[in-house]
Amino acid sequence: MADSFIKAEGIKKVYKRNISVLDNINIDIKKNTLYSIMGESGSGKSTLLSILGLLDKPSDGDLYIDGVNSINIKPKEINFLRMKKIGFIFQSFYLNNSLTAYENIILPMYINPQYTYSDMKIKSHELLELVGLKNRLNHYPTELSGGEKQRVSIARALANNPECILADEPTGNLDRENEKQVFELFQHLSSLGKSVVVVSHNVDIKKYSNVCFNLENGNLKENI
Ligand SMILES: Nc1ncnc2c1ncn2[C@@H]1O[C@H](COP(=O)(O)OP(=O)(O)OP(=O)(O)O)[C@@H](O)[C@H]1O
Repeated sequence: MADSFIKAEGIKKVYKRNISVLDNINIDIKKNTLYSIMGESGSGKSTLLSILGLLDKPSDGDLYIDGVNSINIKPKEINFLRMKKIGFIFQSFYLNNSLTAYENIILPMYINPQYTYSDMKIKSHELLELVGLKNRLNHYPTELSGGEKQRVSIARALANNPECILADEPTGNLDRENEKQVFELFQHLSSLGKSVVVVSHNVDIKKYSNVCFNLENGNLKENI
């Protein structure tokens, strides 16, 4: 059995004006595993991913990251935990257009005290190779295709060697061929030991996932 990395117990989220989005989320996210979360628009998928990734707090429940209950720890420690252990990927890439692919990837490494400059350079090159973009390192985002931009953002998410990757609708702006490449890359990352959680409207993600969930009425239901 793979190790647990994120464990959510009884997570609820109620937004202002009494909008209840998550009712009772229980999920055990293990290493070496690719999870998909599907569900209707507005069902709370992004809200759940933000909570699992420590970008937002639940209204109730416990959230353990690598055995640490994140609910009562200080904001500074939350930021450190997130930086060290979690990588995010979004539909709109959020690359810095004034930096090259290589510079976008090296940027998050500057806040990691474990890396020397030489480590950062080596790591950035390795990550560009992993995502198949060694020949694009000096290209700016405006000089890359949508699929290439998303692969740069995946490499950037891996910059600090996180144990978990959370991707919110990562192929929403991509064509089918690029979609396939991105899903295959996620599968490869999970085979390297990462926990990968993908929120998607695209049913094709099921083929690549080890565990598939639907978010309905604030609860996760596993598709078997
Ligand atoms: N900051 C907020 N304040 C109040 N309500 C919010 C807030 N953020 C999201 N919501 C509401 O929570 C619900 C869930 O939103 P969320 O973005 O998590 O859904 P989703 O499943 O990711 O949707 P989509 O598939 O359309 O991206 C929506 O009804 C939304 O209006």
